[in-house]
Amino acid sequence: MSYDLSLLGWNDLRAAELPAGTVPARVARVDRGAAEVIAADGQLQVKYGARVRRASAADPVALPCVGDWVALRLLPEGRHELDEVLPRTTAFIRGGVSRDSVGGLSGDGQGQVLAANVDVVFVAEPSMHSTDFADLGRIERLVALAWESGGTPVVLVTKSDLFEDGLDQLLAEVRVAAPGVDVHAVSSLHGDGVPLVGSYLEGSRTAVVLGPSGAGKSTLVNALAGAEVMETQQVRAADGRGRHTTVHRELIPLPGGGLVIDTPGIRRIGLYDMGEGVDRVFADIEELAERCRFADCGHSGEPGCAVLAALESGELPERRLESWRKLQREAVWMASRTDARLRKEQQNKWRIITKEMRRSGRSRP
Ligand SMILES: Nc1nc2c(ncn2[C@@H]2O[C@H](COP(=O)(O)OP(=O)(O)OP(=O)(O)O)[C@@H](O)[C@H]2O)c(=O)[nH]1
Ligand SMILES: [Zn+2]
Repeated sequence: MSYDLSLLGWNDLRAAELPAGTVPARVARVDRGAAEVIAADGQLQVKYGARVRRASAADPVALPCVGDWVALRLLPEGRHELDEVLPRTTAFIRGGVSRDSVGGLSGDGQGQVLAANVDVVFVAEPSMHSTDFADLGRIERLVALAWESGGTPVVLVTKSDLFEDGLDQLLAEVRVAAPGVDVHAVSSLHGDGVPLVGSYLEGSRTAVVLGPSGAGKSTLVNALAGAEVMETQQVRAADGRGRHTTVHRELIPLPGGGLVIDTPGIRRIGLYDMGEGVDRVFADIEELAERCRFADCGHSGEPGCAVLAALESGELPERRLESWRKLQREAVWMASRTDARLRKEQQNKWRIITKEMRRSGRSRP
């Protein structure tokens, strides 16, 4: 059984990070002290080597997680072990607020990586949720979380078939809530917008779907896969002879190309891991704030406040200002809980991304 790893997202940038004498693999699932990985030779259950054990004892964010690219080393007795986690381009890190830990993650008050190397973050918000309309505040939070991960958010207003009139109006409001982010209406039931969603995964990109329970995440993934993939996913063998095999359902290859990561941790991802992402979601308010007379303006009645002026003129919806205030408070609270190690991992992540961007820029003709 052989796999074409490029279908799982392996590329030259990652290959350049691979230590000599090791083979690459992608983590499909983690268990205590071991991971299920997909290597060119097939699926393997591999134990963590000493280096990984040492690093993760010092800092749990060093633990392998679903989506990670890792280096396997062949031991003399013929087994492979997981020798190193390759630098992550993106990561969803939970800051340790987890009394009810899920997916094998322990809530020990330290950072945990829920998924790594996710390129596209679909934020699914139903156009109607029982009797409520789409929740713009929730979209803002999840978009902030997406930016924070390093991935690219795309907002999907799901169950668009529930809307007869006013869908365009709703999409316009969502676009204001998520500036600079693509926004699409999707109906998995009718198939509307599903191929468009799939097109974001071209080039073997990896996605997650965030959103509240009942947003239609599973239905969308099944629609993308065109079948019962949630149970049996198939990756065509590299030899092109069409041999298929099952990949664990936490890392789901889609027949049209690309992958979706779906784990309990990602499904339940909270709305507390935010920081710099907030600034991007509220770029319009940040811009207004720069025009306030006082640099430390609190936008609560100070003279020359551009934010309140925009509120007055109707340019800035009041709901949006309230959302921003709320998220700012939470981000500050979260930052106070985030320990120095986590911050270091974040810095490291951005350093890696910057490095890769520089490198890919240089290699362009
Ligand atoms: N009308 C309509 N209903 C949909 C659509 N997509 C999903 N549903 C229904 O919405 C309900 C929830 O869909 P799921 O796909 O299970 O939602 P989920 O986001 O995966 O929910 P959790 O598993 O709880 O996180 C199901 O009854 C679906 O049949 C859609 O496009 N239109
Ligand atoms: Zn102000």
